Amino acid sequence: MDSVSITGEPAPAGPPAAGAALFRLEGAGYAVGGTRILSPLDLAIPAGRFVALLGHNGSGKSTLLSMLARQIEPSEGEIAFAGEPVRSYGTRDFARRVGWLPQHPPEAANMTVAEVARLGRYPWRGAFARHRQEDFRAVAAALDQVGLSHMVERAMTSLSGGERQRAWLAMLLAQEPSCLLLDEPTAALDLKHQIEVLRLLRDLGERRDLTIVMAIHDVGMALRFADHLIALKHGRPVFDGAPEALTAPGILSEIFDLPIATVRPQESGPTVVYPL
Ligand SMILES: Nc1ncnc2c1ncn2[C@@H]1O[C@H](COP(=O)(O)OP(=O)(O)OP(=O)(O)O)[C@@H](O)[C@H]1O
Repeated sequence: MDSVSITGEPAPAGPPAAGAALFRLEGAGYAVGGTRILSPLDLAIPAGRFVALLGHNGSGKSTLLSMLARQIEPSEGEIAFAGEPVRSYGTRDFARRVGWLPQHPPEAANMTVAEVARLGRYPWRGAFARHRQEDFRAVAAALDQVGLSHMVERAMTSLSGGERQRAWLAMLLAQEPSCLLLDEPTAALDLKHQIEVLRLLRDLGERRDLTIVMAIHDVGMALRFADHLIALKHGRPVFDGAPEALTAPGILSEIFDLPIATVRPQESGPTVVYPL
């Protein structure tokens, strides 16, 4: 007999082995109102990796993430998650596996930091069920990990942009999915918090075997923290590979239409990326 999840839907196969495709796009593209935004893509997102999505403004990063998160449907082609079409998953089942943080999360007026973090437990508990001990534990751990434990009762509207972004990250961590789709999660953060959040994501990824796909503009940070990079240009993939390969002469210049050089001041230190 086929296994059935507690939502009553057929339970899809378990997560693929590290490095195998977690998401697989086959000719998946997106167009709206006659405007082509993503060309039909054949792309694999490797399981268990920290993937940075690079590209200039308007290259299609958010559109790709939205398709992976099932916020929009591809206009053509297929997307599979763990070997099954993404649309075959029930809403709660998918949310337990995949967490999505959009570029501009809602304002969450009238909500406190703790209430936002607790939203992450809905896929597990439903919106109205009483929270169990594991829910409180997951929410408290998430708030601690993003450094907001001291302001749990603060209204979201009273927070700075970076604090708000970290509250939404706490929601996602409390959700405990096996894959995080993050659209510029460090955009509003100061340098210290950028490093802290990226370290946290990398450590969580390693400890919990998470797959993380993150759109990011800072190429230096992507090279430092991600272990797989995908770059888009005008809605097409122009790079898909390891960080070392991205620094080969000419590649970054081609992606960003700008002469760019990289240098590594210390052998084991981060790579510095600079326009010429
Ligand atoms: N609904 C829509 N209607 C028309 N154009 C759209 C729509 N959604 C996205 N676009 C266009 O598609 C292109 C890709 O947008 P997308 O937000 O995916 O880019 P991005 O790489 O995430 O950009 P950024 O780095 O600026 O966030 C942009 O030119 C955008 O204006």
